[in-house]
Amino acid sequence: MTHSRFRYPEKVSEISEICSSRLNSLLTMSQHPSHETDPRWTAVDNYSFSHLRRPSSTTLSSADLSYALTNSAQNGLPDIAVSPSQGKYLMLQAKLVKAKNILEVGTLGGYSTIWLANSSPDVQVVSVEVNSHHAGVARANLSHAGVGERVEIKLGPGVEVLPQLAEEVKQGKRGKFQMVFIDADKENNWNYVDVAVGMTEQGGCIIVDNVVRKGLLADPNTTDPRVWGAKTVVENIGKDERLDGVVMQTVGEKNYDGFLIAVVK
Ligand SMILES: C[S@@+](CC[C@H](N)C(=O)[O-])C[C@H]1O[C@@H](n2cnc3c(N)ncnc32)[C@H](O)[C@@H]1O
Repeated sequence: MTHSRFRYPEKVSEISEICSSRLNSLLTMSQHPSHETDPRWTAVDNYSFSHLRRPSSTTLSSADLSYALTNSAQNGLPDIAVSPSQGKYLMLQAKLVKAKNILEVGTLGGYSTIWLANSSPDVQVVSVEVNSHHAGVARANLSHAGVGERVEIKLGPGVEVLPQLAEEVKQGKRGKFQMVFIDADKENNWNYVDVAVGMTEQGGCIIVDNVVRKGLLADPNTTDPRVWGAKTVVENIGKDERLDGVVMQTVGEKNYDGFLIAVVK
């Protein structure tokens, strides 16, 4: 007698048939991006973020965060900042590693920077940005949020700025970082991680954003250089004895994506 409509497969061949039919339906879905948005993702973000927000526990006000996004949009910056929940995740992660120095690559309008700078009252953030217009808007947003004095924006391409920072750390002119957030040109993800490891404290973490890219991370035939940037960073971290990493897939108001987090051993 069966109590449910579910029937366990009886043979191995049946299991593999089911797996391959599931895989085919998933591949079909991934060819139709319309299947990949779901209003529940944004609803859950809105529900959980609003319930878990306790303004009294942080100096960070909703008004400062909204100002940063509105001012960025009014100044023509693209709408590609992290979501509020992702920003709060970054802030909590910085608290977990007790970050005193944080490195960010990719400032845009400083939205994620504002979250990071609010992880503790004395944290210092260095944020690297190649676009001078973005950097200017970010400076205004950061000072509006009251964290301008604790954030240093380094203007220039990450591949040039990071080795300079690494040299300063080596010479003792700058302290090591406890947390690094990489969110810029995806093609250089691995180059950034490779240099960042040397200037991150043991036990510190490196987070690389947008590595899942609607599942294309697992597609061997993709020609998108941003996906190859994600693949390279995942594969190289897997081979690197200095790091231990994992990819977390996410859905939410920023669609289906995910980040890689690696701990420096
Ligand atoms: C996704 S946005 C950063 C979003 C920001 N982290 C946030 O969540 O608020 C990427 C930023 O990286 C910058 N960028 C692109 N290429 C860069 C490079 N080679 N070096 C430094 N920054 C770069 C872009 O100008 C853009 O402002």
